[in-house]
Amino acid sequence: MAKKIGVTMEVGNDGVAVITITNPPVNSLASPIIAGLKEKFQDANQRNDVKAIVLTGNNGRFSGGFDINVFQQVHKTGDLSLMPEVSVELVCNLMEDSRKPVVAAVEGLALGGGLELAMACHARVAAPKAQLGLPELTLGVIPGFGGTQRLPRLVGLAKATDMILLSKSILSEEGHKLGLVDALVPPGDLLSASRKWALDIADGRKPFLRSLHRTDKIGSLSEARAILKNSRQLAKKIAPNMPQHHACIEVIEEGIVHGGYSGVLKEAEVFKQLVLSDTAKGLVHVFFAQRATSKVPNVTDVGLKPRPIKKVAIIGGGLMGSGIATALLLSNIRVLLKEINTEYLMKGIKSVEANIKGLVSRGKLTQDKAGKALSLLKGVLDYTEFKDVDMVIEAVIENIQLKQSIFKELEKVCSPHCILASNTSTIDLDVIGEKTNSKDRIVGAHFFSPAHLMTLLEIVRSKNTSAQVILDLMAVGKAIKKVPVVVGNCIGFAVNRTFFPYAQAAHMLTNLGVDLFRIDSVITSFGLPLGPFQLGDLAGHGIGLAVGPIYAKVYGDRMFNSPLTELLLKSGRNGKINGRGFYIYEKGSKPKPDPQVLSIVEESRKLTNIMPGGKPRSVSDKEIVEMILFPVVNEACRVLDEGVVIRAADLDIASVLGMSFPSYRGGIVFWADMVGPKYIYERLKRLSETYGGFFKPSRYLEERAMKGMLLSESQSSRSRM
Ligand SMILES: C[C@H](O)CC(=O)SCCNC(=O)CCNC(=O)[C@H](O)C(C)(C)COP(=O)(O)OP(=O)(O)OC[C@H]1O[C@@H](n2cnc3c(N)ncnc32)[C@H](O)[C@@H]1OP(=O)(O)O
Ligand SMILES: NC(=O)c1ccc[n+]([C@@H]2O[C@H](COP(=O)([O-])OP(=O)(O)OC[C@H]3O[C@@H](n4cnc5c(N)ncnc54)[C@H](O)[C@@H]3O)[C@@H](O)[C@H]2O)c1
Repeated sequence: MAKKIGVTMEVGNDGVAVITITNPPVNSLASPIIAGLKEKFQDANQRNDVKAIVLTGNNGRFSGGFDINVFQQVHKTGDLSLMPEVSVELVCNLMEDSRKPVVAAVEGLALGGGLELAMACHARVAAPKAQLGLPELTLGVIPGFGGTQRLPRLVGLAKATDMILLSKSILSEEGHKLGLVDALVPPGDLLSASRKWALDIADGRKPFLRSLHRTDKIGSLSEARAILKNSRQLAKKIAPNMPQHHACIEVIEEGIVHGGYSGVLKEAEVFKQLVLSDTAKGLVHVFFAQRATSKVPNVTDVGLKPRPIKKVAIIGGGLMGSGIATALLLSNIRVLLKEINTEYLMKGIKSVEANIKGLVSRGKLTQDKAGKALSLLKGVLDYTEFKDVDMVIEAVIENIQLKQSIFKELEKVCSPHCILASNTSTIDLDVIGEKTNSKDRIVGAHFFSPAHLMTLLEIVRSKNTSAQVILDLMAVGKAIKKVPVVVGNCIGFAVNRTFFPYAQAAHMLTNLGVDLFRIDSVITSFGLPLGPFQLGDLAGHGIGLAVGPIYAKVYGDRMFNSPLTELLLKSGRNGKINGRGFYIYEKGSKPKPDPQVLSIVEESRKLTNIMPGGKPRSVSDKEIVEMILFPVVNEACRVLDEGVVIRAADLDIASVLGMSFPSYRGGIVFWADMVGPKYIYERLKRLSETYGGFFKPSRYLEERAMKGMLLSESQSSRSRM
């Protein structure tokens, strides 16, 4: 059934016209809504029986802002004329400059263009807990309906720049204290209070305030310049590779120096330039890609309902088990934590406590909530209490026989409906469940470390996992504030498999004579938070060495055998875990490159002997990025080809949330499509002619390059799900 969308106007006997936006689920400002608003405001302004106007949104939500689908259409077509004229025509002329007072009745949320419409009204009445903010910068643009000008005039410049640059929303309670909200009333009184406020303005009992004309909260020019100087420093720190933060500050400054209307005009001009930027393309893609992950064919579209998961048992209280337990407890799920002996159990419980205390000390959790979460944790040493758990998550060491025996045991001790999940990072789920008759309820719940902070949850589905079990785990994932991405079963699953060439390529480059610290610095300038060597230190080189053979067994034709990890471990450098890897780690200070590691690198270079003519290879920064990330793209192509992910966008989200690939580049596949499959293919082909199979272009990449297709277009039918 098509959803009912539109703008309605009802004029009451009191002479108040109530204009209501209806566009479920968030009342986004799609083109027909904007056209409807223009028509109704024109009508209300002209009608003699209308004294005042109230603007509101249907179904408890004011508006989630401009329709982001339009950005996507503009990106696809390059046609800017798809963007309706709103800022001057509707917001300034028809609303703010209307001779009849307009009051916004805000409930639920007023975000982006939604808040901008509310700020153009002459007063705002809100229900409690309404979310107010201008998150446009997260989409690569700036507020475009006058928000850069009106928010500073309503809440002050320092607070406004903070809210806009950090895309931080506030609740209506705070908005009330700041002056953004004029009155806070219970939801049931919202419309009557707003009508009354509008009539009070019309009859001169309350002031007729036009936000854009206000100057009382801006301060002097020198004060404003000092705030904007700080904002520029903040922008440099938080968004070094993005244009919208600096552009937004310029636009705000224009309004401060030359007046609000001049600021509105500049805002519209800059907004249009930014809509077409690569950053906006990447971020808008990520917005929709993240939401698409909750649509899983044959799971979320077949009428199944998730079963309630109230009690979960975790086996293994090490690094991952304690992190997963923390995440569950914080969402009010009871946890049984099982370990092998009292010493390890106490260690596991202490880790959970430390995770929770860490959140309290960083102000992310109240003491009360911390106490409540910890009261839901129980440590055990056997399976006696497993009979009534809804789900088990196994997180013991990476050992096939151990995991197989645990799952065999679980089948006996748990109820037949209990979900049996494993947090394995490399072992085939079919192998883990081999000795059981419960293959339909065995599933991978691959969390990323630290599990209570990283948002990605790879849900690994074997050929036998039932749709109900996938749906249940997706629901748990969402309940504990993760982004679940359903992937197929293969060594490394989607993220680790796609990125296994990342460290390998870095090792190859180093063995070719390129300075390893330069490689890390080039990759961080590209936008990843850690370069491959620092990431290796963080994960631990012991793990690197242990998983190497597992990957070699299946992907051996495209591995670069570097002796560097082994040499590093031999010299007692395990990584961050023991304070020494490629970098030195000291408490309270940033990791420092360790020059002593260079002699180990020399030893490795002698063993591999791949430097052309024995001399270090000279490479540009661009070549470093390409030699490290193009092999990753190549593996992403194989992941797409084998149907390990449902859609290419899932791999984008997985790379952004699991590997911190820069979201403003849209994820690994989106970025590759922007660079161009043909270019990547040709570069890899040339590299493989010089350096061999590691760079050999995959069949999928070659096919798409030859046909001029994007990598994200039509996937293979060889689905693993
Ligand atoms: C000119 C202006 O200055 C420019 C702008 O206004 S740009 C837009 C600014 N607004 C935003 O960035 C808000 C974006 N939306 C959100 O943050 C969240 O969706 C929300 C907080 C509003 C609601 O969250 P939640 O209840 O969890 O629902 P969520 O799953 O995110 O969204 C529900 C649906 O609404 C869609 N939606 C949300 N906001 C939308 C928007 N502004 N435009 C189009 N669709 C939107 C989502 O895509 C999703 O669609 P789907 O069901 O088909 O996947
Ligand atoms: N470390 C990571 O970054 C990471 C990321 C994702 C997934 N994983 C996977 O998570 C799993 C656990 O990894 P980890 O890093 O937490 O390991 P870890 O060594 O820190 O913890 C494993 C814990 O399991 C306990 N254990 C072993 N046998 C047990 C049994 N029979 N019953 C109860 N407890 C038992 C051990 O005492 C130990 O405390 C592995 O499968 C690993 O591949 C690890």
